[in-house]
Amino acid sequence: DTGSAAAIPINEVDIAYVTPVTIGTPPQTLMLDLDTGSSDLWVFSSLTPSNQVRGQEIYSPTKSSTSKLLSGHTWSIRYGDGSGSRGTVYTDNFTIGGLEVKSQAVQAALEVSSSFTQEQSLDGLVGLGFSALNTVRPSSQLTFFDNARPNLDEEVFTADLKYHATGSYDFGFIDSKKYAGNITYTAVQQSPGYWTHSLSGYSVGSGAFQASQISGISDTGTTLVYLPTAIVTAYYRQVQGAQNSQYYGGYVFPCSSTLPTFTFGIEGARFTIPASYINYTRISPTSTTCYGGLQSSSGLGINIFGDVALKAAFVVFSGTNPPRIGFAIK
Ligand SMILES: CC(C)(C)S(=O)(=O)N[C@@H](Cc1ccccc1)C(=O)N[C@@H](Cc1c[nH]c[nH+]1)C(=O)N[C@@H](CC1CCCCC1)C(O)(O)C(F)(F)C(=O)NCCN1CCOCC1
Repeated sequence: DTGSAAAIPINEVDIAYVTPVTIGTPPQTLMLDLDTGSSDLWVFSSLTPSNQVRGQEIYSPTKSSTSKLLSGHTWSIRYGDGSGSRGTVYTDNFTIGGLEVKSQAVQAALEVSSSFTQEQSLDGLVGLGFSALNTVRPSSQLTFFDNARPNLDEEVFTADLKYHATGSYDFGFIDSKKYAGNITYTAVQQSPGYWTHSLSGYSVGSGAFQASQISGISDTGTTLVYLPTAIVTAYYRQVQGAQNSQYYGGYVFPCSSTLPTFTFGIEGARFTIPASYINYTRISPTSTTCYGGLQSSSGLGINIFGDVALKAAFVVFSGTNPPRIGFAIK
């Protein structure tokens, strides 16, 4: 089997991307954020208190003839940005881009944090990290990818995220029309459950490439790129008027500044993030100060290759044994 679905930016600065999925019989369509940084598939539901739902589509298990309560099971998740949700668990038919998994664990929210309530374009998440990170107890559940894998033509899914445009996620095949040249693969360290791998180095603008193994996670659910402070300061040293603002919690600069590109290495291959991707957003609609798409990871304890980096490449998440991740120019 294979599947292919759109990755649609939810706002004009690509803060996140959502993908239409269908759940149950008859199919209920929700827009979910496919997130390689976590492994819970959870949705706004008919069980979510109405004062916590603001415009989101909800999954109603009672309206699905194929839903089954996974009795006695609960879940609770906290994300890096402090947001979180918790609830109960059903199994039901779940489809992304024509690829169906019967009896997928669908985690129905009984409570969501305020930032989820405020994000009306996001009806939930599809975790595509390794199933070891799943929070369902007493027995953890498999991700959509792990459930689909035995039926996939190829044990892969790919991410083709785009800058200010709709991209795609494919399951079970690698679409050669979506990239140029070769795919460069590198080893993935799957514990504790992220797609963890190393960059072979970086360069700023036209500067020399600095070879250095930088370990981090390729995370479609994180908007920006978070790298070691030394690299980030070297980058913003090239930006007139840049400063690391305590107030804004990161590097800001005059929106009129010229930004250099940022290049990262995967093994021997090189991928360049255009300056426009790193000029992430104005700090407020009328401000002339802008917030950078490249920020320091010092507060996180982990380096994150988020959407700002991933949208500069065609990315193959390979569930082979051992797992690996591939990058290609597009
Ligand atoms: C606007 C912004 C300043 C760039 S933002 O940082 O707020 N953007 C958010 C994403 C977002 C989208 C839409 C609306 C609001 C927020 C962002 O990038 N959040 C990251 C930031 C981060 C990571 N680390 C430190 N900070 C995050 O939590 N991403 C998680 C998914 C998000 C959660 C909020 C809703 C959108 C999806 C994540 O899953 O990618 C994760 F990997 F960062 C994460 O937290 N994974 C949870 C891992 N646990 C480990 C223990 O077992 C359970 C799973």
